[in-house]
Amino acid sequence: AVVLVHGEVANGVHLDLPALLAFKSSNPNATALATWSGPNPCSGSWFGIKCNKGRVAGVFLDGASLSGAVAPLLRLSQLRALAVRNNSLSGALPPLADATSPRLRHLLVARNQLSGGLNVSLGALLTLRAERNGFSGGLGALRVPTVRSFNVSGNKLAGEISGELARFPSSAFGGNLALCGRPLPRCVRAYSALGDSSADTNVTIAAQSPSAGAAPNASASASLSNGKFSKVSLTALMATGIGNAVLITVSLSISVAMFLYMKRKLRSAKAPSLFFDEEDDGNKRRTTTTTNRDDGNKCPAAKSSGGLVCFEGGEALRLESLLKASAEVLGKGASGSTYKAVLEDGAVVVAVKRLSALRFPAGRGKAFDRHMRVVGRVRHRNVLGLRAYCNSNGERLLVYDFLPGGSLQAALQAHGGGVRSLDWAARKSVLFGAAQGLNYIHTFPARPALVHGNVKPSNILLDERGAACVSECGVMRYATNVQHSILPQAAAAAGLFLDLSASGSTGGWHGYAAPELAATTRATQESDVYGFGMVLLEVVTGCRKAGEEGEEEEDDETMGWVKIGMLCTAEAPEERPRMAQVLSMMSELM
Ligand SMILES: Nc1ncnc2c1ncn2[C@@H]1O[C@H](COP(=O)(O)OP(=O)(O)OP(=O)(O)O)[C@@H](O)[C@H]1O
Repeated sequence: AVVLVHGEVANGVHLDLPALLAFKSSNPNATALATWSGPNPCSGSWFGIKCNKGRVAGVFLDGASLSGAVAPLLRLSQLRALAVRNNSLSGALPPLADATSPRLRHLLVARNQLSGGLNVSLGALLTLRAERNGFSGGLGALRVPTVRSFNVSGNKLAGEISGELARFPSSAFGGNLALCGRPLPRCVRAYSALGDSSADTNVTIAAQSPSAGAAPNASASASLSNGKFSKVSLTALMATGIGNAVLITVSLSISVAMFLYMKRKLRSAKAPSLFFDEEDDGNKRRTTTTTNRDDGNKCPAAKSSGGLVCFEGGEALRLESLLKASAEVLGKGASGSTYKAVLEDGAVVVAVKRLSALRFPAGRGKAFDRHMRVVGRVRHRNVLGLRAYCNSNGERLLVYDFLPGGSLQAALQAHGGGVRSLDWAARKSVLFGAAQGLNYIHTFPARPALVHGNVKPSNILLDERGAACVSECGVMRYATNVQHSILPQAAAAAGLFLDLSASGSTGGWHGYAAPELAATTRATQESDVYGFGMVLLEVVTGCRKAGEEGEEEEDDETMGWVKIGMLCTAEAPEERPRMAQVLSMMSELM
């Protein structure tokens, strides 16, 4: 039954429905919007939609193959966060002001094809990411005094950078048609070269700089339209420009050389190659791990029952009893189904993951065993311990502790899209615990280094005390070679972990894969950090702190968390922090 609370409805229609349907109709082919149906966008089943108090507060559609106009989404009057990066959205960004978008705090429209002017005047905006679009005009209509994360690089903007925007680094403005002024090279006033002080003829000219990124004479052609130049003044201008260009080119060359040197040094310090390729590349190189490779003990019954390999805490498990146990389906994911199995008259309860949806190419059986023997040694309070696994006759089972607290996914979807079942302190603690677990996985002494490969809310489980436990370490990492065959085609192409099979019971949003995974199937520690950043943003910006009314206070406190989320979800993998750095940033906010 559909339940709409009175305050969210006008004339029987949810207040946010018209804007969302207008957006959907301008994207008729977007598979990511397939779940956008029904009268209540806050039912929990609309992909990428997060609600607060029954109204749409967040739209998260990064890399979702969208191509229509973004404007309808900005008609959502209670919107706090809009993330539609990495699509092909076109058209103009409508003028945004405190009166029309009073709650908007995070606007992420980078890497689209948006055009027109940047007319944004929002007194409380915290994030404005508009890089790599086709925005034009000046920055004069941009009034965002509280913005902390800002980037308008790679557009067609021109004119002087002034006021509070000058506090951002040059990388936030680079690659535009003709921007100038701090932090970019200073602007040259046409009137001073012309000796004409009339205000009407004051024309700002960007000094030539690599960061302007346009053709050498683009700034002049963009700005000098009054045709009053004398030969002398043009020479003076060119001299200034050339002087600046030489200076900037020299300093840029030094920076590039240093960057390349540091990058090479860092590369050489990294692990040599990836685990599973080592078997497949024909050289049969032996993968090194730090401890005895044979430490996955055969369970006592394994010999007769076909091969259950047990690890610490799973020594008593028997394959026969597992197969005979009463089982309850916990859910079905992209890699297979998970069951709760009750053994020995209720004395032992485990979760068994059956990797039925994964197809491994022939010859990878041993690699799977080696990998699981490494994963089976990972023991940390925030990582779900693998107690045993079975790999025989084409059947692959993973046996874990059963955690009674459910998943973060379930908590996120409680009460129509909020995280109200977890108070603010609990949310912080879940995020911190998950970060500790991931950091442990990333620093676990194994070569090559371990990668989780599938960080998302349904893989962050809660124990009986509500502590976070990262589950399924390394399973999808192993299977990413067949990622496209196990994910719905369109979602895989868009780089989304859109688990449609589970959406009926638990809602469609399961976190995001990093953008680079759209082009490669190989998960990395950097893509884990991206996944964690998306989870963090989801938890922090999903709704306000339970029990608190003051939005301004919330903004102050959540701002630091959002900033960490932004860092983790940087487009370029090499710009993302390591989990250890994420942890240390988080610990300052705990
Ligand atoms: N050890 C466990 N204890 C309790 N619940 C679990 C356990 N492992 C998984 N679950 C729950 O079972 C459900 C299904 O999990 P499963 O891992 O099969 O799917 P998934 O995480 O959505 O997808 P994927 O296959 O991509 O990992 C999820 O809701 C998850 O929270």
